[in-house]
Formats: sequence, C-alpha cells, structure tokens
Amino acid sequence: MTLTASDSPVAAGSPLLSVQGLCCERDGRPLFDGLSFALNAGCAIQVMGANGAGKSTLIRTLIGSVSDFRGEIHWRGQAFPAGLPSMRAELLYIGHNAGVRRGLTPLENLAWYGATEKEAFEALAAVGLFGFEDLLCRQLSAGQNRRVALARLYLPDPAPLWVLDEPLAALDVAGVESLEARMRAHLENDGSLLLTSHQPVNIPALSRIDLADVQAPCEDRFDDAAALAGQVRGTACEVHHG
Ligand SMILES: Nc1ncnc2c1ncn2[C@@H]1O[C@H](COP(=O)(O)OP(=O)(O)OP(=O)(O)O)[C@@H](O)[C@H]1O
Repeated sequence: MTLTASDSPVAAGSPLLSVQGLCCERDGRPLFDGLSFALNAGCAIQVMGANGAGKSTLIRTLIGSVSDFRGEIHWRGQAFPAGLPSMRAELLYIGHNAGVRRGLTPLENLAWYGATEKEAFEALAAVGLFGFEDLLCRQLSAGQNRRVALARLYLPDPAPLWVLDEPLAALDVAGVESLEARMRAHLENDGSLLLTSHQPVNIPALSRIDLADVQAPCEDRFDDAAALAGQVRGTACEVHHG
C-alpha cells in the first residue's frame, strides 16, 4: 500500500526521518536501491529481508555509521550529513551486537550509558535481571546479555527515536512479549521505532519494508520513480514519496 500525505494523521508536520531514493552497495554489489520512506512520531517500521539482504547496512546508514550511499536522508527536514548530529542527539540505537561490554557487569554497562545506580537497578529488574546486576556479562547467557542491552529502553527520558537491530534475537517468549509491550508504550508516547526482525512483531499498525522489493542495480533504477512505488506495506503513518 502506498500512503500519501493525506493518509497520515501527522502529515501536516515534516517527518522525523525521511529517505528518498536510497541505494547502498557493499563490495560493488548493490544491496538495495530506490528505497524511499518516511517515519513520523508515534510510528513504527519493521525492515525485513533475507540474511545478507542489507537490513543492518540500512540501519547503520540511517544512523550515520555507513556514509557510502546514494540518495537522500533527512532528519527533521535537514539533509545528512548536516542533520546527523541532531538526529544522534535524539537516537537510542541498539545494534546487532547489542553494545554490551562483556567485561563489565550489567550495572556498569548501564552506568556507562549515564544511568544512576537506582535507575540501573530498576531497568534491570524491568528486563528480568534482578539478582544478576553484579555478575560479569561474560557470565550471562545470550538472552540475558540481550536483556542487558534492552534495559536501556527502560531508563528515564528515553530518546524519541529507537533504532533496534534484531532486538528480539535470543529472547524467550516472555521476553519478547515484554519488549513488545515496551515498544508499544514508546509509540503511545509519540516515540518512533525502526527495527529489524526475522520474526513477526506484535505492534499495531506496524509498517513493513521488505528489501526484496528494492534489489535492482543502482545504475538501472536510481532515477526511476516507478521503482519507488509499493515499497512500504502497512497502515502506519509514514508518508511515501513516490
Ligand atoms: N563492512 C562490510 N564490508 C563489506 N561487506 C559488508 C560489510 N558489512 C556487510 N557487508 C555485506 O553486506 C551484505 C549485507 O549485510 P547486512 O549485515 O546488512 O545484512 P542483513 O540483512 O542485516 O543480514 P542478517 O539477516 O544475516 O543479519 C552482506 O553480504 C555482507 O557480507
């Protein structure tokens, strides 16, 4: 489904993040091309695709960690790279490798992100790690380390934009449900969410981008407006630029 500005409840304002005609290559191999979408406050997009399709590359491009791309990325209407610092000031990013320092404890990891001890204890309790606060992370399981990373979502004053690369990976059923509830609450508070996941995510009005829809070579499709149609599926409030 292609959305227009008039479909969007927040169409009057400019989107937080907008992407137009984005193309990324790795080692000369195009991953995706002509990708366009916009993410508004209170909205969520799931990026889908097979292993190696380029989901993490897209995420890392959008947060400014990959700079060799073609196309345009805007944060609050300001084009990259000028818009990057203000975007990062409003960003909470948890990458594929989760950013957990295995030689530190969960408490120390959260302190590194600026949490007070009280805040860290509460966030760790919220992700089911009560009693594990002082163990080294290298002594924790994969799922527990994922929970340490996700505890950042429970610290006070969360950033407006959450970018989460495979946040459900390694979580058990209860952990997935708890995280989904946290993400829904974030959206209800007008936060925004961009995530990758190989599994379904229980978020109402979640829009989806499938990188399988945008895999042609950059040279052939970069300026082809027709290639921009039909990339974003769902009913959330992002605006499609076609
Ligand atoms: N730093 C890099 N240098 C060269 N090639 C890279 C680099 N990072 C990723 N790639 C390649 O880009 C392609 C896309 O990788 P990416 O990690 O974005 O895929 P993905 O869709 O996130 O995959 P997965 O579902 O397996 O996590 C892969 O073929 C990978 O080998």
